[in-house]
Order: sequence, then structure tokens, then C-alpha cells
Amino acid sequence: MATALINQFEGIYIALYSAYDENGEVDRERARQLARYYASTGVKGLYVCGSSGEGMLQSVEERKRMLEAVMEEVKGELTVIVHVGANATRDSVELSRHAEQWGADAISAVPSIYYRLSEAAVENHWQQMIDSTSLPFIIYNIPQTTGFNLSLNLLSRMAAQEKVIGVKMSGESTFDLQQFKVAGGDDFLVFNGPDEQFLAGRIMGADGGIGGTYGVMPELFCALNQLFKDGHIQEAQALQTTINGLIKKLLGYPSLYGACKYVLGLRGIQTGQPRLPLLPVREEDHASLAVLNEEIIAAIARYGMAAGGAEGAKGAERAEGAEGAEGAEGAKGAERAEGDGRDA
Ligand SMILES: CC(=O)N[C@@H]([C@@H](O)[C@H](O)[C@H](O)CO)[C@@H](O)CC(=O)C(=O)O
Repeated sequence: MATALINQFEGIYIALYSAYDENGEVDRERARQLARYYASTGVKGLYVCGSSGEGMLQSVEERKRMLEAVMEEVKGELTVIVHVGANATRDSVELSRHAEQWGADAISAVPSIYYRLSEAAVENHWQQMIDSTSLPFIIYNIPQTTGFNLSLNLLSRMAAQEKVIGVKMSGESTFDLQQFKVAGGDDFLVFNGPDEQFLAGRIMGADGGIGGTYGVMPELFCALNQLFKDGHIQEAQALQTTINGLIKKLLGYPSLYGACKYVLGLRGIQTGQPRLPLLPVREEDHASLAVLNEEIIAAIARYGMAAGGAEGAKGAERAEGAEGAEGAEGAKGAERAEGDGRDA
């Protein structure tokens, strides 16, 4: 039963950006288009309204609209995990029930933020969500933004419940990740959070990853995951290095989400600007982001996902630095894809 759960949920999940119109309102059509975009990339699923999805900046109704659009588009095709974490427990419970009604596969939540809560308060907050549906629950541990450090004790208590199937580890310590995997047991899912450490997380016991930058390079993370699964660690390390070069550039902009959303826009997938206080992308960054988009597309082409996961990735490592024909094709593809698809 639990092994079946590991098989059902392990893999690569896009921490989905939310889709807004030009006035910053949740845009159902755009959300559907965004979800559709990922359906053919090889990812396992989507993580909706999490950090990258700005769930904490949205009203309960907006979060419901985002999820509904996603479910309308990819229900049954992709595994959908919904972040239902909110400051007020009652909002989280409402979102949990809504997620179940719409057929989501699992719910997940950070602790309530702002108040310095005791462990007992956070445990109760999560428990209310767990008890409100029959859905599996995945703890979202991201201490650097919530200020709450999930203890091994609380994790172990929670993991003892059948409905608590895993934890998303967005802290930077792979030691913590490993300790949580050991405490939860082989049947307990652990998702890597920091995209820059995906391979490290996998080596230390993660069953997959949930990440925001996956959104602009899902194929690369799928290839990386496959390399790890096939035991090609050297090739995997080379690909993680390539990925990190791209992530480093994305992190160099004042707004990571703005940069990623703009890159998606260049591919014809419009999601609007991030919501304030997250900064919008600056006009002066448009040109360098267009170049970065081409680099990403060229890397995807080099890693030959169309030619098939690990095989393509191995070939890409051999071609690295040699300016292979695939790379040039990828860059041309990027030019073709550019069109007029930019955010206003
Ligand atoms: C702290 C943080 O936001 N971490 C991100 C990463 O995807 C992160 O953006 C990436 O590693 C770049 O640093 C994810 O762990 C968050 C996430 O999955 C989410 O959006 O819910």
C-alpha cells in the first residue's frame, strides 16, 4: 500500500506559477494554458498555489479559481498536489475540502505564518486540514520563509498517521532531508525543495522534487531525475551543473518569479507579472532574458529529451563544450518560439 503510494507520487513536480491577466487578476484561460504546457514535458505533476504559485498572496477564492482551472485542464493526466496552507486554519480547511471536491491527488501546507506558534499550534493547524478530507497530506517545510523549524519529533508523530504521506523539504540542509527520510521510513515520501540541490537531495534519499525553476526547464529536471535513477551519477552531476548555471542567472534578476514568468511569455505562455510585493520584471531585463531563454532551450535540445531521457543526456555530456548541432538547433528553435509572446 505505502510502496504503491511512493510509486504514485514520486517524480518531478512543477511548483506552478499562478496565471494572471494584465490587471493582475487570476486568469482561468491562462492557467489552463500553463497547465497544458507542462502535460507533455514528462513531469509527474503540478504543485499548485505554493510559494512560486503565490498562494500566500491570494484570497481563498482566487486560489480556488487557480486550482479549478488546472483540474479542468489536466485532471487524470498529471498528479496535482494543492498547497492549502493559509494563515487562518479555517481558510486552509476550506481550501482542503475544495481540493478534494475538485479531485486533487493530495494536499500540502506550510505552517501558519506571522505569529510565533508553538509546535502544538502548528500540529493542530495541520491536523485540522488532515481531518477535513480523505486526501493524502504532504507537510511543506520551508523554515527560511516561515521561521518554523520542523523538528524530527513532530515529523515522526505526523508521519505515523496513514494520511501523512510525505514532506517537501525546501530548507537547504540535505542532512535534515536524510534524517526526515529515515524517521518517516522507506514508505514516506520526501521531495527535494532547492532546485540547485536536486541531485544532492536525491542522493540523500529524496523521492523526487518540487521546484519553481522547473517551470522554465522541466525537461532538464526530468532528464536529471532519469540519470539519477539509471545510476549515471557523473552525467547527472554535469547536468546539475548546467542547470545551476541557468538558475544562477535567473536568481540574478530582482524578481525570480518575474524572470521565469517573462521567459514563459517568450514561449507564448502568458502568466502576467508576479503579484506585489514581489517585483515585476523590469523592461531593461527583457533583452538579457530573451538570451537566457535561448540558452535554456538550447540546453533542453542538447539534453535531447525528444530523443529520450538518459540516453539523450549522456550524448549531451559528450557533446558539451563542442557546440553540437543539437545546440544550434535548440537556439534556432528558441528564435522560432519567441514570436510576440511577451508580457505587456
Ligand atoms: C525557497 C524557495 O522558494 N524554494 C523554491 C525553489 O524552487 C527555488 O525557487 C529555487 O531553488 C531557486 O532558488 C521551492 O522549494 C519552492 C516551491 O517548491 C514552491 O514554490 O512551493
